[in-house]
Parts: sequence; structure tokens; C-alpha cells
Amino acid sequence: MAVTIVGGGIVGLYTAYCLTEFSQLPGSQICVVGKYLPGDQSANGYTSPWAGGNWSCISPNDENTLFHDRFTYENLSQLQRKLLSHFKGRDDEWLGLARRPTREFWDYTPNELKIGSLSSYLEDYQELKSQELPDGASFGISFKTWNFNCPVFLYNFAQFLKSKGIKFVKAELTHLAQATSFVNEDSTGDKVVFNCTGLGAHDLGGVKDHRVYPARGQVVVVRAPDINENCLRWGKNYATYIIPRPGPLKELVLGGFLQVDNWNAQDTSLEESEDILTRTTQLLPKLGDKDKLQILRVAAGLRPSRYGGARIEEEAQDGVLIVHNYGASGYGYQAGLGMGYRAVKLAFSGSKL
Ligand SMILES: Cc1cc2nc3c(=O)[nH]c(=O)nc-3n(C[C@H](O)[C@H](O)[C@H](O)COP(=O)(O)OP(=O)(O)OC[C@H]3O[C@@H](n4cnc5c(N)ncnc54)[C@H](O)[C@@H]3O)c2cc1C
Repeated sequence: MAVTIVGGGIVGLYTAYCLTEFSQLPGSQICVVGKYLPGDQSANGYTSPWAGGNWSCISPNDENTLFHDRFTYENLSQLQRKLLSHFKGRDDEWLGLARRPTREFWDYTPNELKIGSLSSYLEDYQELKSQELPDGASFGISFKTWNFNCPVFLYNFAQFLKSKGIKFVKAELTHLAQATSFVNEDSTGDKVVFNCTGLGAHDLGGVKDHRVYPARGQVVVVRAPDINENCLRWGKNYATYIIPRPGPLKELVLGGFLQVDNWNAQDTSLEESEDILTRTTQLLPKLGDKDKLQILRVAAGLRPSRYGGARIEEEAQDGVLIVHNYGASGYGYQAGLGMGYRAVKLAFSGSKL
């Protein structure tokens, strides 16, 4: 088997992990190719380093997404254990994948199916009493979540995958058919391509999926050594979130925005930053005076969204099995392991070769 994964974002890496872990495919048969790879940064072409990131209730309520979220939440402990046993002497904070408490509030009554699903598996799940809700909120929960230091975790995850023999190649493709020329030297036999190109799927030849669109987010990153909890609030037209990043720098990511079809991640806006600081300090008063926060940086990123939801689908192109796996929107870290699992299962149960 010669497997090529196009895309070195979190979805590509989770897919590589699922191939080795759940299909027992040797790393020497897998090659990851991407224009950008872990350690790189690009505002427009590489979303994964820009995520907050945590596991939250941001994702939709359809059966597939509920499965992806749950699978990821439940299997991150195993991934964390494997990485920590590889990086001997290091801890979860160094790794960039750690646990923290969280509270989430809604201004409306959330979907029953979703709440039913969440309450069945989230650790320390509790529905909050009305006196524990902020003004104007109508529902709230607390639970133990996962927090990522996204650029750090992405880099460490890639190092782990390389240690399994997986090859990483930096290259830009103009057509998906070019993918099969990037293979691991030791691999032979049937060729399979996983298309994990995120927003790139919009323009890549052989895909050109115009259901893919960006949902721009801006964040303000502050230094807050005393805040170790997540706090999020979902309104009909806004999302406010406070996400601590694991690691020694004690960074807190404050957001945010979900701007549909806005492709501009180069620019950030002072007005948006002010709005984020106002909303987050109101939501979590212990953050203190917004004018006294130590701002480290302001950044913007583009979530790879897709009308109709993530595309996890197989297709045969010139005798090669293609498995599409993109469209993770604002939940690639929290759903991507489940997406990778489904994509890999599809590849190995399919008969399109
Ligand atoms: C502000 C913000 C906050 C977020 N917070 C969270 C959060 O808290 N939790 C969470 O789960 N998610 C969060 N997200 C969403 C998360 O970042 C994305 O869902 C995730 O990064 C998508 O990963 P991906 O691998 O699909 O795409 P990407 O990371 O964009 O990777 C795409 C890969 O494909 C490659 N590629 C594309 N086109 C080509 C081509 N033509 N040739 C070669 N290579 C190509 C790229 O180089 C790259 O390697 C957030 C996003 C933003 C912007």
C-alpha cells in the first residue's frame, strides 16, 4: 500500500495517526505532503496553528458531527499517553495537550439531541443552576475539557508521526492527481490518497469544491498566569470565548468572530479587538480591567467551513482511491480524530480500486 495524505494540518495528522493506530499500517507506507507543514505559519493557507484551541460545543448537531466530537473527546487520552511515552520526561503542558475545566453558556435553549449526547460522555458534566448563569443566558453546563497549544501540539504530533517512519514532504499541488508522485520510498502496491486540504479544497484541481468557504476569526492573546479555566458563551449572532493554552507562557486566547466568506486573514482590526476585550471581561470578570490586560498579540485565521458540513467521501480517480476529508470548520482539533477514523474506515472497507 502507498498512502499519500495531502495536507499537513491537524486533520491530515489525525488521519495519519488513525492509519497507523486503527489500521496498523506501517508508517513507512505513508507520506504527508503539504504546501505548509507543522512549524510553518501562513495566515491564508494554513489554519491549524491559529486555532484557540479547545474542545467545546461550537460544532453542529448532526449525527456525523456528534460522532466525530465524541470519538475525538474519548480517544484523545490514548493519543496523549502515546505521545508522552514517546517524549519521555515531558509532561502534558510541554506537549501542548492538557485538561482544564470549562463552562459554556447559551443565550437560547440548545439542541436537545446535542445536550443528550454531551451529557452521556463528557467527564464531570453538570447543568448549571440559574443563579450560576450570567445575565441574559438561559442554559449552561460545566465539564472537563481538552485544551491545545495548537502550534506546539501540531509540531510535537508531527515529530511523533515521523518517528513511526511517516515521511513529510513540502510541496504545493495544482491538481490532486499529482499526489501519487509523493510516496514513502518503502511503499509499493495500491495507491490511496487522502485529501485533507482544508480551505485548499476550494481551488485545488480535481476537487474545486465551491461549497468550501472561510469563516474568519480574530483573537486577542493575553498573558494571564492566574486563569486556568475555559469560559464560552454562544449567542444567536456572536460567540465569545476564553481559552487557556497549555504551556509555560500562560497564554489566554480571547475571541471571537465567525465571519462567513471573509477571506482576509492578513489584517486585524482594533475595533474587533476592543469588542473581544469588552465581551470577554464581562463574561469572566476575574480577567480584570480590560485596559490592564497584557496583550501579547492579535491574530486572525480562516476556519475551513463547508456548506453541507465536512466532506468525508470516497471517489475513484484514474484507478486511484481518493478519500476526501476536509471541511472541519471551527472544530478540527475537537472533531478531527473522529473524521480521520471515518475516512480511514471508508478507505479500507471500500472497493473502488
Ligand atoms: C481563530 C480560530 C480559532 C479556532 N479555534 C478552534 C478550537 O478551539 N478548537 C478546534 O477544534 N478548532 C478550532 N479552530 C478550527 C481549526 O483550526 C480548523 O478546523 C483546523 O485547523 C482545520 O485543519 P485542516 O487540517 O483541515 O486545515 P489546515 O490546517 O488549513 O491544513 C490544510 C493543509 O493542506 C495543505 N494544502 C492545501 N492546499 C494545498 C495544495 N494545493 N497543495 C499542497 N498542500 C495544500 C496546507 O498547506 C495545509 O498543510 C479555530 C480556527 C480559527 C481560525
